Amino acid sequence: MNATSRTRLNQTPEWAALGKHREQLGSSHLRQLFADDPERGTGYTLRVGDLHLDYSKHLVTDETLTLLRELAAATDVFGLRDAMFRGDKINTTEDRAVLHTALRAPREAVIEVDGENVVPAVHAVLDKMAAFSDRVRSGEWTGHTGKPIKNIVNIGIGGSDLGPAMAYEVLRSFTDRSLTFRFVSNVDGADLHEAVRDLDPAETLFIIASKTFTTIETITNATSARDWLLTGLRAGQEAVAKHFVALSTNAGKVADFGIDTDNMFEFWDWVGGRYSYDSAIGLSLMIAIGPDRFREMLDGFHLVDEHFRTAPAEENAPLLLGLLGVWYGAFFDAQSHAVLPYSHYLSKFTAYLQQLDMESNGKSVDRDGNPVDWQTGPVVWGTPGTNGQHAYYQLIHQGTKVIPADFIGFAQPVEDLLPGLVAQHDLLMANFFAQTQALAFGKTPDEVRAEGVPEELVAHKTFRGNHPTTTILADRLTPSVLGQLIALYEHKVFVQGAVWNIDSFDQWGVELGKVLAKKIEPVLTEGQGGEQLDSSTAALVSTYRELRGR
Ligand SMILES: O=P(O)(O)OC[C@H]1O[C@H](O)[C@H](O)[C@@H](O)[C@@H]1O
Repeated sequence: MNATSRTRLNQTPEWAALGKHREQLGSSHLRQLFADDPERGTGYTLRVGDLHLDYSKHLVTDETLTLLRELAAATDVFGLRDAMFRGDKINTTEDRAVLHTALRAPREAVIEVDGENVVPAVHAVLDKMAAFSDRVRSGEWTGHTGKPIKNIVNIGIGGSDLGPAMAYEVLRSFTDRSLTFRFVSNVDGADLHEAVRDLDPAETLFIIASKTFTTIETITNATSARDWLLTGLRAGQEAVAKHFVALSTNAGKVADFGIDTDNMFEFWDWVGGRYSYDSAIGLSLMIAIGPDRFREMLDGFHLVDEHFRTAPAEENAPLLLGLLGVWYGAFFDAQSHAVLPYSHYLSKFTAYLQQLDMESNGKSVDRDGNPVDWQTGPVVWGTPGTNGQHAYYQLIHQGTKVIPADFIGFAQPVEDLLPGLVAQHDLLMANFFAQTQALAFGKTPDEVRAEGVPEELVAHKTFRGNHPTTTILADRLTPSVLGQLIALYEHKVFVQGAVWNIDSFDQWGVELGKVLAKKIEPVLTEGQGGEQLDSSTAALVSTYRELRGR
């Protein structure tokens, strides 16, 4: 379906039918929906690979799900999906294919962009990464002074940082614990300072990760890292080759920086930054977990790609999760979406999803540039659930907002957990199950009274319930399961962008601030050009200069 020929989303009969259905649903309570259907808890579940997905605690009925699927059909979600997998240039504002799925395609697959099969190049880079990772892991790759590498510092930002940094944390129990990994992203010098202050430059490898190799934060940090290294080694430019490698699509800029392009690991413009950590951008992760584990992770991604590509609508997990988000945004005025993992290792998971989701779907014009008058991407937020319970869960339970939430947990603790700590896992998971139960069913005033609570406190101790949650449960956190989870979210985001008719693969909204920062920097340093600033910014800049003694 051509975007231009498309009926505006909120003028489709399917949208109207959902609106009417929402009115009929009124304030129906999950308590009632569960009472009406004793099979609901087992019926509203899906299995994708190793992921057990329970969506029974959502404010939906069979009819809601049917109507949502009809909306997906009317907006041709599967048509756009097929175009993405085929390599069509569905990122129209940048005229690019969107082929992160090719990064985890098997060697024998054929996926063409502009008539060329990209799969052999993907595997050639993976092989080059594997060979390099093995050399670093075995100690064969030595630094300028002949010492083996012990520390790996990834310098990148956005998609060139969040993915590897998140995945390194998630898979920590699979990492080579004799190596130290650090991730530097912020242009605040404190980030690099804290990352390198206790490291020996002779044993340190910098991985400069930047799709464009023009991102000011990354190039600034990379330049400072090079100075730190060369000063520490008392060496000249010749030492760079053994201590710097680049991950990029831009060989010219890599060479300009002084990195040998033999030490560059390539990827392509059809990989979006926030969809890139399974490309060369994952090199630090591959060094940490080893090439075999990295491949297991790619297989996990691929498993869910295949599920999304082939599963019928009724069983298609990314479709379902995407549509549930559309439902709450449009018809419950939900503004945000919480992701609450019950695993310490997933501490950076939600931060990663923030870029994936909010940079993809934080748009307010459709594919043709017309303003949308329906909600698009939610604010994604959350931290590991047990900590959240003692902080912001109060608002989810008793506040005034509708906050759909994903709960992610694992049946087994990680394998290398100290034996004395294994018993804590049941307590962790008891909380995991208790919270979705409390959120769904709450506690009625009568239940509170029955506990002998004085009348004046009953309202305060009542839990309205009816808060929608998805539970995702897997046996254990493995590289494959991580790949499955990320692909699930990638495709969920895709589904929502398709329904909302927005380009989920551009990010024009990040540009303005970059341009203005470039103009403001000389005002801060030289004091010139301040008169062109608005009065608020001019006054702030002048106060800053005063405080800096300028
Ligand atoms: O990888 P790079 O080219 O350095 O880009 C790093 C990041 O910065 C940009 O501003 C984009 O908003 C992100 O999508 C991107 O991941």
